[in-house]
Amino acid sequence: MDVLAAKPESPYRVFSREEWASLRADTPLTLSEADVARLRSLDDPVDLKEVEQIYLPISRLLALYVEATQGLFRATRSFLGSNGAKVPYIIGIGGSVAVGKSTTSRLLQALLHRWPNMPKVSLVTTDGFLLPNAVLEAEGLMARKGFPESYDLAALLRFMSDIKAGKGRVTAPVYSHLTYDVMPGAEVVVDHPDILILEGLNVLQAGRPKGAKASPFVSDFFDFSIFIDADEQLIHDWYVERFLHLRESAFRDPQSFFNRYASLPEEDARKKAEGLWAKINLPNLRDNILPTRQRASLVLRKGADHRVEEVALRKL
Ligand SMILES: Nc1ncnc2c1ncn2[C@@H]1O[C@H](COP(=O)(O)OP(=O)(O)O)[C@@H](O)[C@H]1O
Ligand SMILES: CC(C)(COP(=O)(O)O)[C@@H](O)C(=O)NCCC(=O)O
Repeated sequence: MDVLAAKPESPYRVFSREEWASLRADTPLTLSEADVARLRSLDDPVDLKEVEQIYLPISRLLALYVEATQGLFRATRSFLGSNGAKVPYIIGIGGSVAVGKSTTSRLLQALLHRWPNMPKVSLVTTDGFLLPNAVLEAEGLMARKGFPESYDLAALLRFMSDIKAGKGRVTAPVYSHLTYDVMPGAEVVVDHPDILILEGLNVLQAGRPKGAKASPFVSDFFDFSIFIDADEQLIHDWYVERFLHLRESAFRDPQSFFNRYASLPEEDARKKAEGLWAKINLPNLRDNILPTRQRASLVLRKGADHRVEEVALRKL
């Protein structure tokens, strides 16, 4: 895995798919083929075999890490002689547009919730923290959606800090892929989860809110992070194919921001998707997303068909 390669000085240990699969040990399979079909996104062919070979070892690793973190938390409380509020374990999931973050997040949410102690696992996506289209338009940022400057980073940091402080009923705004905008008044409530998964392009970025001289990074709140990786050309193909499939489904809804493309001939729609990829998503991948890969605790490298072919786990 190029920069994460198995050099002695690398902070990562790199596993082939087969080596990683053997680390499942005796972790039980708690999802059915029907569960996986329900949890996967459009065009993501993930199946039970992928869950067994890739996701169950992750679930086993996370069970050990969560247990160890809770032990540390208990030690601090006993040292201080205090009864602090329950603090959720926070997992960040990052990677390019169209790499499959949503499927991974939903599968992990379901698997972790099926641990014997049935933890409450909440999932929040960072798109809710995008600035509304009206603001993006006013600031000339409509072609920068997904770039660091298109988010209300201060609000995202407040959200993370409230969660980590153990507050109950913390809310996050909600984004609609249908209208391509933040939904006015809509919110998701996060109420004392045991585990929170935060998913988004930008979760590992070391940015500060505009004008702030000092501030934590979003990733400072993470106990564990996963970066989903694949060759640029593969992600490009997944993005364009998904756009063409959405044209036959979601874009047909008259409310869809992309409704105007539903009636375009396939070749024109393909050109539109290629244009969005080249103008927005590829530069964002190269300039802002890929450089954060080496900050992740775990990197899942996908090959064709979305199969994870290599896994890198941070040793240090
Ligand atoms: N224009 C769109 N209309 C409807 N759904 C969309 C659209 N674009 C993306 N999606 C869906 O939104 C989710 C997030 O997509 P994306 O941000 O590209 O991340 P990823 O593919 O890594 O999960 C996916 O489930 C995808 O199918
Ligand atoms: C909404 C997104 C920025 C993803 O946001 P995230 O949840 O990763 O923060 C992305 O899916 C998107 O719509 N990008 C804009 C360019 C495009 O239409 O492909």
